[in-house]
Amino acid sequence: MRRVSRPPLPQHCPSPRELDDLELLAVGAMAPTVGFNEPGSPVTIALPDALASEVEAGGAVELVDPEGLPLATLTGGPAGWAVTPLTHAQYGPFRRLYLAPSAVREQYAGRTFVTVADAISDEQVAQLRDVGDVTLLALVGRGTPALSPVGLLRATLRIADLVAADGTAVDVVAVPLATHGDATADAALRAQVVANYAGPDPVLDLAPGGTPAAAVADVVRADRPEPAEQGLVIFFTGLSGSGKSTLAQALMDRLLEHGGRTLTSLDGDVVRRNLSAGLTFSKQDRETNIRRIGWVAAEISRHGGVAVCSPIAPFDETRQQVRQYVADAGGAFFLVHVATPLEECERRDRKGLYAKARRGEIPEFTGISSPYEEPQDADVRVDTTGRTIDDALDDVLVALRDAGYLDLVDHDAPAAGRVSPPAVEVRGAPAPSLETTAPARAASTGGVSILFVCTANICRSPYMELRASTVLGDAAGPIEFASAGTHGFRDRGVDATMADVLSSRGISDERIAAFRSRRLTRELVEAADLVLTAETTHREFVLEEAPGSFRKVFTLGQFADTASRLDPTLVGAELIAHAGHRRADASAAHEISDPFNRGRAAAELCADQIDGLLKVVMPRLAGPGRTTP
Ligand SMILES: Nc1ncnc2c1ncn2[C@@H]1O[C@H](COP(=O)(O)OS(=O)(=O)O)[C@@H](OP(=O)(O)O)[C@H]1O
Ligand SMILES: Nc1ncnc2c1ncn2[C@@H]1O[C@H](COP(=O)(O)OP(=O)(O)O)[C@@H](O)[C@H]1O
Repeated sequence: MRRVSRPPLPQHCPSPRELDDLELLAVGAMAPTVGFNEPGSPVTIALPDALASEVEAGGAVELVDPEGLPLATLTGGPAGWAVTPLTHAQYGPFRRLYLAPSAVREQYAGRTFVTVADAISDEQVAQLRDVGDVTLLALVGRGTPALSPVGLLRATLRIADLVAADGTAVDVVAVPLATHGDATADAALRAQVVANYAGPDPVLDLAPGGTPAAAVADVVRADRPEPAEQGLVIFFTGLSGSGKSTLAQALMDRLLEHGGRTLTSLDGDVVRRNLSAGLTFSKQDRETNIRRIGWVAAEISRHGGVAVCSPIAPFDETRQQVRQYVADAGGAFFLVHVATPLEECERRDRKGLYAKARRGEIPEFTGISSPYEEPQDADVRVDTTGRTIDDALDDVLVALRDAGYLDLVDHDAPAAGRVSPPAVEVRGAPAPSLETTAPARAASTGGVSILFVCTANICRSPYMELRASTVLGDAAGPIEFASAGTHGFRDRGVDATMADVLSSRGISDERIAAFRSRRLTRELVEAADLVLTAETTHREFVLEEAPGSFRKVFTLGQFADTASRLDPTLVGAELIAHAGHRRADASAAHEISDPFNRGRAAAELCADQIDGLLKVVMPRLAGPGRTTP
């Protein structure tokens, strides 16, 4: 008799944050929360549409770690998605410290429990010495600790040794408690998780920290290297013949002359002869090629090295992936857009490739028969047309220095090469005011109402709402702006860090103070002419609430992309109507990720990203009405 084998369950690898949540759910550390997506809980998981429907329809999905090891099955139910653990992660640094709450309660009964999310200071050490037997719960989940998870554990173990030296029992437990973008909900979750570990025993909060204790200074320093010691990926992108290899080579020479750093060159042509040998120039193979370069470069940065990459890298989404690889490896990513125009590259035609491409002898040639997506996130933009190599290189060196990474600027060089103002835009220099770029709004244009959406409506969407109205100044006229959150609490003010950023960008303190968060409702979606979300997941959420509204719901980046592809004379309501039928893909590059709890720099970056997109979108929404060409 033939055995009927059950088809394997569909698999899904959760995001790092979701994996942290899964680990806590699996050991009962979040009780009474026991599954994902329980009503009102910040502990959510986003599945691709097909898998989500599978779960909703009573099926199951297998959650796997990045290596493909099945961790748990996920099944649907009325009160959230239940998690059935299959196995626990077995390796990773300090795995032995990741204990289940039940084991902790048993092993450390009678102790005082103290949570730690940053390097402990000398004052806090003194406080710990007065407590008696203590168990330190190191909160190492995504977004929570001020150090890397390993750095926090290493530092906390050092402190445990220090305090334990005089006879007290001090132990460390790793708790992968992540943040979810809503301070209030996260505080409640934290209390819940800590209570599960502590059981009936007392929980003590340390006094706010100061400078890390001398005993952990080296751990902290290694964990947060000075920019001059941090791994660095310098990534040149641009058309063939734009000057990427030439500038990258000149930069390598400078770095070699300067000394002190380990260097690796990942030139486009060279990589294609070895690491990527055999790949074609199809979109898919180019993406593979760039991801390989990015992966290697990220590893180099992990070890504090400098990688200089110079492929064409025509797709924004792939460049963003590389940026993410590098960030995950703890490196810095510096993007140089070699923005020499096509005409000049074609005029140079150093390898005779453009002529061949024009004759149709090379298919899918970048700039001719295959697209090049201009980066909007370059740290420096250099057009090499009519300039010497040294002069063009100087722009890169100045930008690298100003960003705090490397000072290779030749201070003795004669100023001759620098008489003309460099054709360069440096990110971090004061952004051109949004207000000045908007065309005057014609009084005849009908007003539209725009709803911005993010998760908790305290960070990104309030920024969009408050900032959008200033983009056009008085010209905003009848455009109405509102915002809401898919999750999170009602009636909160703007997140403090984002409020500072808003204030520094000219939004009045009264307007910021007047803002109150609210939950997204179907009515809000229906009342809006256009709904712009921070991320794709928000767009999906809105569509679940109001499926009929799909033609007017975009991520902000997707709408900017769509608008710039449509006839520039289409504006206002007409633009929205056309965009609904001709939407661009929501590319990963356009996701505006959550800066919540990630500090000022992350909030500024997020604000820059939003400003860049609003600058594209708002003038088009306000536009002077359809002008006949
Ligand atoms: N179809 C097509 N399109 C673009 N370029 C082509 C193509 N076929 C061959 N070449 C040569 O390959 C070099 C680009 O390779 P890259 O690896 O940098 O390209 S990509 O990033 O994967 O898109 C590029 O080198 P550079 O001139 O140094 O950029 C070209 O010489
Ligand atoms: N200011 C400049 N910077 C870089 N390259 C320049 C400059 N002016 C002229 N060139 C020439 O442009 C060509 C650029 O080729 P290359 O560096 O191989 O480009 P890519 O790697 O982008 O294909 C070279 O022949 C180089 O000498």
